[in-house]
Amino acid sequence: MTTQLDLDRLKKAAALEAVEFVRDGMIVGLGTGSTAKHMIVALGEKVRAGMRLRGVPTSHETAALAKEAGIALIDADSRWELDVAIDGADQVDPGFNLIKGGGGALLKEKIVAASAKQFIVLVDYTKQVPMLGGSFPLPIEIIPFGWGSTAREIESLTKSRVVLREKNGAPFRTEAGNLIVDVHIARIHHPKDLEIALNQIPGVVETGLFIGRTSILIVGSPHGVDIHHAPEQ
Ligand SMILES: O=C[C@H](O)[C@H](O)[C@H](O)COP(=O)(O)O
Repeated sequence: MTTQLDLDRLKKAAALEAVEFVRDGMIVGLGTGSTAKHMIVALGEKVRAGMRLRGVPTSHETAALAKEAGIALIDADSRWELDVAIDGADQVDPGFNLIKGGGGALLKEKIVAASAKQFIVLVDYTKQVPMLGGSFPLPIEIIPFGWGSTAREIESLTKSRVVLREKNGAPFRTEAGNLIVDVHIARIHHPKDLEIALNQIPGVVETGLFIGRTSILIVGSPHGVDIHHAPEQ
């Protein structure tokens, strides 16, 4: 049986491989979550060893971790061009497509991934699935105004249960002040089409589907760390 502690070791092993892709002088998009945390700590070690890096954080939590690690941060409002973004994921399919947003950071994460020349994704092997959906609901960030109607539209499009995410008994708010609904879709057969269709619904800000964005997938598993390069999109 693989325990949480074992999984954390695998996430760390994947993170250590990921930072080897970072070179002196790079601007790095810093993901959010328990896997990204290991990557930030490892980058901090590189900075202490003399590497010059600047980071763009995808959440307040990541910004705090990066500062603690000694990574200089770029002003969130400036016009950046990232060399690489490194982040975790909640699910990954054989086509390198992802579900993200388990921690509610998907909007900034997608903006950062989209502006990076390379997007490196880190997972432990349990996140690999033959098809997206099922074991992990799809998070969608929506505007609070009229959220019930937006949720109904999502429900009718996906024919799936839509649940408003809560935290401490109140609706969860993203850093942009929006809400998250988690959509329990059994099998996402056509993730790209679904992403496009969801983005047509008024009130949808962004979905946790990351389609065709992954450049490199790094998987930590009990037999070692595997590095997969995605085909050019
Ligand atoms: O909103 C959160 C992010 O998309 C995370 O990258 C994702 O949930 C994976 O997190 P973890 O590495 O903690 O499993």
